[in-house]
Amino acid sequence: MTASVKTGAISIRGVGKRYSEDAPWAMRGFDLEAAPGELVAIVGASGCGKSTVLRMVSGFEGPTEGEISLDGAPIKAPGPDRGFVFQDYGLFPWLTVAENVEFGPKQAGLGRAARRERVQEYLELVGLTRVRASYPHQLSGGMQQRVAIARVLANKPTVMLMDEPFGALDALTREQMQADLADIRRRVGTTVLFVTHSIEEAVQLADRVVIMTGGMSHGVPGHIRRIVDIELGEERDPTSTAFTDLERAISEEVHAKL
Ligand SMILES: Nc1ncnc2c1ncn2[C@@H]1O[C@H](COP(=O)(O)OP(=O)(O)OP(=O)(O)O)[C@@H](O)[C@H]1O
Repeated sequence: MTASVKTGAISIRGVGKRYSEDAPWAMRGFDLEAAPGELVAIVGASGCGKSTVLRMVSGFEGPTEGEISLDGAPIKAPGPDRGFVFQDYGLFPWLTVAENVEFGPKQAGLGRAARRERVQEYLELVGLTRVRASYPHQLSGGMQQRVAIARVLANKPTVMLMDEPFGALDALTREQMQADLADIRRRVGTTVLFVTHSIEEAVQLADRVVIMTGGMSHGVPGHIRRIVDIELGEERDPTSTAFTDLERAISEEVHAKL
């Protein structure tokens, strides 16, 4: 496993979504180019269309207008090159940890020996080899989310889509998961689109933060207000002035009037 992956370039151009013909635009005019290996966080008030963007990149929803492509190929449907991590983990409760991680590679037709190796590799990556025979309900929330991440990465996706993945975890576990995700990302090199309600989390993890605003309840489609570069290096100290300044600036944009 190396960080030499050069695929995973996401291009979102002029994208808008309305959920039905007579519904107002949920979001519109969304433009974003994410480079291979980049982590882009999306923040913004409830209903501005953050999850809609992720679902369209996943292929579960199609855009009403505009184009989304991955490494130059238009996205038309879900595929194993894009993995989705949800807030509620989404594990199969009737399968063990190892079987959950093995699920995707098995679906893809990988042979038994290669599957075993793949499972070992990704359980090691998330530090869970010792609970491989446990069932999800026997694990803490943080551990379940690690399994979910391993399950997604075992398909070797070029893009990981994470929708408020640490939102259900307590503060300490959440901090640990953020550190682990930063580490995993350095080792795997997957492009990540990460939706969060926590501005601190966005500044902690992202290369760039997309600030969205608007939404149907505001009478205007959700849209990008600003994209902020986070140039804080790898080791980020949330108590540093540079960190808190960025956090404050983003928070002001999120809460500013339309
Ligand atoms: N399947 C759907 N059918 C109809 N409308 C939908 C559907 N999914 C989302 N919407 C609407 O689209 C708008 C954007 O929703 P979305 O979930 O993308 O926002 P969000 O920014 O992720 O919100 P939150 O932070 O609360 O999760 C909302 O007004 C929502 O009601």
